[in-house]
Amino acid sequence: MKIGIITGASSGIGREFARQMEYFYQTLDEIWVIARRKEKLLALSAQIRVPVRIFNGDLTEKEIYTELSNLLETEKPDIRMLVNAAGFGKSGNAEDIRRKEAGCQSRMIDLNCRALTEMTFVCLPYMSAGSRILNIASAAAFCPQPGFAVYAATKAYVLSFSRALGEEVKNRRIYVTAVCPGPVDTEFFETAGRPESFLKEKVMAEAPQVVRKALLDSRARKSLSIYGLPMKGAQIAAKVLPHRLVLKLEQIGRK
Ligand SMILES: NC(=O)c1ccc[n+]([C@@H]2O[C@H](COP(=O)([O-])OP(=O)(O)OC[C@H]3O[C@@H](n4cnc5c(N)ncnc54)[C@H](OP(=O)(O)O)[C@@H]3O)[C@@H](O)[C@H]2O)c1
Ligand SMILES: C[C@H](O)[C@H](N)C(=O)O
Repeated sequence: MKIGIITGASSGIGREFARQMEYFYQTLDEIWVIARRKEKLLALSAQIRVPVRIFNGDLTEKEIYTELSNLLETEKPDIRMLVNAAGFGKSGNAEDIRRKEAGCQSRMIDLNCRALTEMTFVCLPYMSAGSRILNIASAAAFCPQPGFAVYAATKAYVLSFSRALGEEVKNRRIYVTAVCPGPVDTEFFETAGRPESFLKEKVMAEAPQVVRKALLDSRARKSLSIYGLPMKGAQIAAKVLPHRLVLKLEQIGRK
């Protein structure tokens, strides 16, 4: 059985991957989707031609990994594509966030980093030559971001982990792509709060375009997928400019 697995499929970027995946992989037997909101996953499954298997759970708790591991062990599917899209952010000074919402940033590290890593290791034994992993990092991974400090650090982890893992599994012909979008118009900002920088509002992208590019980049075996000129520019700037200067510019851009 050939399958695709998507975390964070109940909304935004993950849901869009679920919608587009069947057109990229015409031979998939099932798509397995993971998130906490079961009703959203059920609604999604009604929109997709390929049978969808729903895993309704919290990726920061261990039960979901036990359920998934047991099923993988029993059914031994060929995982053609894993998309790690579950994640969240929170805008504001890190200390203020901690004061107002104790535990929020630890949960963010847990979901954005630990859960993504665990999912990857749970799935890798069931991946074979030609399989793909897409880890949703962010343009926030390119350099530190005051006002998004913990979030940007989690995404720097995702980017670094994905690129190193990509080298490690290349000899098995498994291809890892770190997807690094700038701001995308999804429910993300309901949790994170609107972006502090007006520039981010100006370059807001739409999920279908970001996901289409990510799937094409994955097909082309690219280790990095960056949607749109502004974010490509941001990546180059973060590479060539001293981070001290980038940090100053970011502070000026904050409202
Ligand atoms: N939107 C942006 O501007 C943007 C830009 C760059 C990168 N990203 C990254 O893209 C990814 C997807 O974000 P999005 O924009 O699509 O946001 P979104 O619409 O809020 O989607 C987040 C997804 O993560 C799931 N999720 C959250 N906490 C979870 C948990 N504890 N366990 C299991 N699932 C959980 C949510 O499902 P439930 O609530 O149903 O559990 C939802 O499906 C994230 O990693 C985000 O950091 C977003
Ligand atoms: C939220 C998202 O990750 C985006 N790259 C940003 O910096 O706003």
